Amino acid sequence: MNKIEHIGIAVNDLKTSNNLFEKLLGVAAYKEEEVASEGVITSFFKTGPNKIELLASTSEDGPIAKFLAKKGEGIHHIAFAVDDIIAEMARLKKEGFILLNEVPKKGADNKLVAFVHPKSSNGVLIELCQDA
Ligand SMILES: CC[C@@H](C(=O)O)C(=O)SCCNC(=O)CCNC(=O)[C@H](O)C(C)(C)COP(=O)(O)OP(=O)(O)OC[C@H]1O[C@@H](n2cnc3c(N)ncnc32)[C@H](O)[C@@H]1OP(=O)(O)O
Ligand SMILES: [Co+2]
Repeated sequence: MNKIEHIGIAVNDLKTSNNLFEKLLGVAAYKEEEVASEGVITSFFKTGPNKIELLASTSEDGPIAKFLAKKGEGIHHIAFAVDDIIAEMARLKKEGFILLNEVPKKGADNKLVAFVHPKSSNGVLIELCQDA
């Protein structure tokens, strides 16, 4: 795995949190994107070499809606950049991690993504990201 590609933060309201993170980081979001297949609308901030993804829910029973209902706003996942997502998924599966996808799926910001179940990674949801 390469660097941390982004940290995903679940928020109740994207507009409110965009304003908050703009004040916090001193930069505006560079992009908003809806990913209907995940039931989310996202915004992205760049700060130095780092990237923050804010995620609000667009569906009542999607992963972000469920997370917010159980845990409230906060860090939802850590995403790592990988060069070869298929190879990395196979490696992690062999190491005993539980993959949440059989095949990579389309993420936001021009990425192919796959997820590792938090139950198999010390309670942290891990996302793999490859440039699409
Ligand atoms: C925008 C696209 C993309 C990108 O390009 O960056 C994204 O980031 S999309 C992000 C949203 N999509 C996902 O999260 C997809 C992967 N997630 C899932 O498949 C599910 O959310 C899940 C992790 C399998 C959990 O689903 P489910 O089992 O249906 O939910 P429960 O609410 O019943 O939770 C079970 C269990 O897991 C704990 N949990 C859930 N989410 C997280 C999390 N993000 N981090 C840590 N733990 C999490 C939850 O608390 C439950 O624990 P227990 O209560 O102890 O059983
Ligand atoms: Co993400």
